[in-house]
Amino acid sequence: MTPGARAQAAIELLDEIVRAAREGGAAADTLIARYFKTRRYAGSKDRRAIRELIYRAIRRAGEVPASGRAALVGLAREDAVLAAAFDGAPHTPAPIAADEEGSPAGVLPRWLADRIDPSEHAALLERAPLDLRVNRRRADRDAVAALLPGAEPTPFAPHGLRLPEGTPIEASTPWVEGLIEIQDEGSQLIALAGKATGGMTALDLCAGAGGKTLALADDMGNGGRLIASDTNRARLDRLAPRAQRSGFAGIETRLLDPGREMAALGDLRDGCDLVLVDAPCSGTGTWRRNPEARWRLSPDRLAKLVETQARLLDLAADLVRPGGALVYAVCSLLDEEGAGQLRAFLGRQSSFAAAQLPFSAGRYQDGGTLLSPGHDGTDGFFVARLVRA
Ligand SMILES: C[S@@+](CC[C@H](N)C(=O)[O-])C[C@H]1O[C@@H](n2cnc3c(N)ncnc32)[C@H](O)[C@@H]1O
Repeated sequence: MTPGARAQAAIELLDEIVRAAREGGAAADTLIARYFKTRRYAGSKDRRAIRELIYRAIRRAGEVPASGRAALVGLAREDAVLAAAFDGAPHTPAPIAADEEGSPAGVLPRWLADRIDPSEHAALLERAPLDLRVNRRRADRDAVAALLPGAEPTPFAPHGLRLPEGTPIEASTPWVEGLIEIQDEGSQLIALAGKATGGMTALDLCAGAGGKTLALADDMGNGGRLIASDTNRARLDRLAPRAQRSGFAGIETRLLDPGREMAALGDLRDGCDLVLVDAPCSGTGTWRRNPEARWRLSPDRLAKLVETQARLLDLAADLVRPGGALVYAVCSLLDEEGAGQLRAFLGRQSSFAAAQLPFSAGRYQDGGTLLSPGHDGTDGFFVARLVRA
């Protein structure tokens, strides 16, 4: 494909991505994969180049662009080589008019501009490295590192390895043999905050596809009782094959009915040594992986998430046994989902107190810790460990 044809493809895809962001449609990665499935003429170099253009355009637009063309013209205003590809030949974009500015450059949507520490802004949109968690049931970190050229130990997580972004890990021996999971260092630290050990009864309340459940299972050495619950059946269904691949047997799963979660969890009331609440959230801490997610968040959506987090925290509090622990985490850098949410919880639940976390990363905030891309090189998370009297 010519540079112009690649630019045209990027515009078409950006149009779809913008529409999906406005209407709650599929994520950019899914739309890109679908687009290429029906366009076999695009070779692997074309696909890589188009993808690269799309993500550069997404990263530079804080507000949702007016159109795919506006997003790419904005980028072309800063890149003469790309601007030259708008040459108006067949299957290429029309030339850029002198007064056509394209979408403005920015990091954050305006309504969030002063809600995230400016020292984090640049790192929020950098490319994330590829972090792995070594499955101790199958291997140790040094042995796996020796199989992966360029792998470095993660600075804070004791079982993590870091590789450059884009390393094709799924073709590697450690991946094929189930020795590793792809998991950001921040997520590994959250599982570590559970201090899970064999013999415990542990519940991962918002388990999703079980990324942190598997880390807890590794800490528990396949012992004790581990329950993974979620309201999303498709995500929860992905846990069993992952657990099998990693050699973990016996993880229970429970599908929850939103708003009626206790109907499936009542037998665990006052019975868990550990409840992990990795709550649904704005995802502001993972924008470096999903930069278009910042076009999807709105004040209304944020308010609903904060309400759900508070409700799930109170529900989890009823499931922890006296002396047990609740770990609260959100992949967010916003106070209302993190330290603010924790302050409100501690105000409502006098039998819980914040306890120290078992790692040195992050910055202390009102009883919890904020991990961030700029400060710690991890995805952004707020995490707190709360012990019941
Ligand atoms: C941040 S994600 C969890 C990610 C997961 N723990 C992991 O490590 O991969 C939040 C999860 O909360 C789930 N969720 C949303 N509402 C819920 C509810 N009322 N009860 C339990 N889970 C809920 C979502 O389906 C989503 O999978």
